[in-house]
Amino acid sequence: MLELRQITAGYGGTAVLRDVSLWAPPNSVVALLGTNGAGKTTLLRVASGLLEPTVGQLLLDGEDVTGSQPHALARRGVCHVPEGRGIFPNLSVRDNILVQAAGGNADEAVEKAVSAFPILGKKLTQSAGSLSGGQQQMLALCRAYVTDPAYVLLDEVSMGLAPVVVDELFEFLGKLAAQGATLLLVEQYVSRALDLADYVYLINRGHIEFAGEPTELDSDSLIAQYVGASSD
Ligand SMILES: Nc1ncnc2c1ncn2[C@@H]1O[C@H](COP(=O)(O)OP(=O)(O)OP(=O)(O)O)[C@@H](O)[C@H]1O
Repeated sequence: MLELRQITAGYGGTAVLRDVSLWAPPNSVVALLGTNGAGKTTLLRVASGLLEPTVGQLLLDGEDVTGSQPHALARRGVCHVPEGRGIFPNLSVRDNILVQAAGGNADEAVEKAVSAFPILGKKLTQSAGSLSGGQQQMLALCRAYVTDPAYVLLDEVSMGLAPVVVDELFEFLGKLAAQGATLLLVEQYVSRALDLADYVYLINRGHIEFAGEPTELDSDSLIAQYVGASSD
């Protein structure tokens, strides 16, 4: 279980999140939806240790890990796939996978990545920067696969991609969830996120305004009010 307990966090003395609590139970998919600037990315940064909260606690399997460094949380199974992909454009696809595998078995990591996204197998020696946007996102998502993390934090992985690519990415996320990973998903494609989610949180101006199961949402009006984004 990953838990944020009454978190206040922000930048340079300005609070972006105020008294935010969120639970991501084992083997669940949690969707976090909200308007631009609501604090979704900030919440993921707190959950992966990139941003220390000024108030509140981050708990992992019941243990208080507030203030732990991102690499320490990564070792404990927290994998953050940031907005903007976080790959190394000048390294080859293969080397990007090896960096993601971080000391694990190299051949096995490449094999796993290629089994998830076969197209990457044809591009292993190319620089990551020469891939299409969708392929770069696939490469970024390999991190959530090759290291077998317990918790995967996903920040708008479908941003700017063609619907057919988004389908493929969501299929991958479904498989990841089926294998037992817990997903915390920030996503602009509301209905796709809700299809996958066990729980949904709506965040508005740094406050959680709804937490529950997707079926409890009065979807269209509520989503339009809080998200106002594409509902594909
Ligand atoms: N590094 C930073 N320094 C200062 N302010 C920041 C920083 N990052 C984000 N903010 C501010 O914090 C607020 C919340 O931003 P955040 O990126 O968490 O929102 P979001 O819900 O992810 O929005 P978006 O959908 O636009 O990515 C915004 O007002 C933003 O301007």
